[in-house]
This record gives sequence, structure tokens and C-alpha cells, in this order.
Amino acid sequence: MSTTSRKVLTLVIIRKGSDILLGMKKRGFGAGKWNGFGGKVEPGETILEGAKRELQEECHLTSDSLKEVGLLEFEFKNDPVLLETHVFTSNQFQGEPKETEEMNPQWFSMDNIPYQQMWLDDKYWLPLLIQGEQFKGYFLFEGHERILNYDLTTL
Ligand SMILES: Nc1ncnc2c1[nH]c(=O)n2[C@H]1C[C@H](O)[C@@H](COP(=O)(O)OP(=O)(O)OP(=O)(O)O)O1
Repeated sequence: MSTTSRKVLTLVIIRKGSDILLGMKKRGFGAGKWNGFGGKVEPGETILEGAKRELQEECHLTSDSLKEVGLLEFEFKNDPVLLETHVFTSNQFQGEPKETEEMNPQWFSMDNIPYQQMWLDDKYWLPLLIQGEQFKGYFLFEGHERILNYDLTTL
């Protein structure tokens, strides 16, 4: 099936020293997985504004220094919607992470990232983000637990 529409999403990975902040998604798409914070960009906001808003809404942190480091496209077999996901990171933020209705935030050591409970693609690109690389990728899923093919390049 060919793509007929695109959804623009954000994904924010906050770093602090040798730790990264992930949230356990409590409901909706990707529930039960650890992930960065983010979601759909709303009409009238820029992608960066959407990333900042989702970070605030999902774990109560603010950051004025989010940097876009990755662009990931996700497709699901037999689903015409392509998810265009803009990945941001920062090690500067204000506030303390707080649980919300959507996410339960937790710091993880970069040596102990819970890849087994994350989206399967994360193990390919998250190490690049941690190393300070910029990247672009495409992942074709069958269901949520199988990658049929992918392409990932550093920029
Ligand atoms: N495959 C994969 N790996 C890593 N991260 C993601 C994916 N697919 C994804 O969708 N994501 C990320 C991108 C976004 O940050 C979230 C999904 O956002 P979602 O919860 O659908 O968007 P919201 O706007 O918060 O949704 P509602 O408000 O409608 O609940 O996962």
C-alpha cells in the first residue's frame, strides 16, 4: 500500500550528565513502552513549538534549547499513514520531571537503556543521538513488534 498521508510528530530526549530521561507511555499509541516525550504537531504551531509543548505536557519540563538532531519516518505495512518524526535533544532544561496522565518519567543511565521495552527502532538510532550524531532514517514495521526493513544514515 502506498503512503497517502503524513503525520508530523516530535520526540524529545532530555539528557543530564550520563543519564537520559524516558517516560513510560501510559495510554494510547505505544502504551507500555519507554519512549522520549512528544506527539503530534498541532495546527498553527511550529515543529519546535510542538516539541516544547509536548515536553511540558507529558513530564512538566521546559527547555528553550532543544536542538533537532534526527528525522525518522515510520510506516506500518497496510497503513497508508507515514509518521514523520522530528527528534530533538537537550541537556538544558528547567523543572523536575513529574508523572502525568500520559507518561511516567524516569532517568536511565546511558549504559542501561531499557531497549527491550522500547520501540524496536530505538536501538538503532538512540546510540547515534547519545554520541552526538545527526541522523535520518526510515523504518517499515509489520505490527508494532517487527521491523521488515530500515535505512539509517548519519548526516
Ligand atoms: N517507532 C517509534 N519509535 C520511537 N518513537 C516513536 C515511534 N513511533 C512513534 O509514534 N514514536 C513517537 C513519536 C511521538 O513522540 C509518540 C507518539 O505520539 P502520540 O502519543 O501518538 O501523540 P499525541 O499527540 O501525544 O497523542 P494524543 O494526544 O492523541 O494521545 O511516539
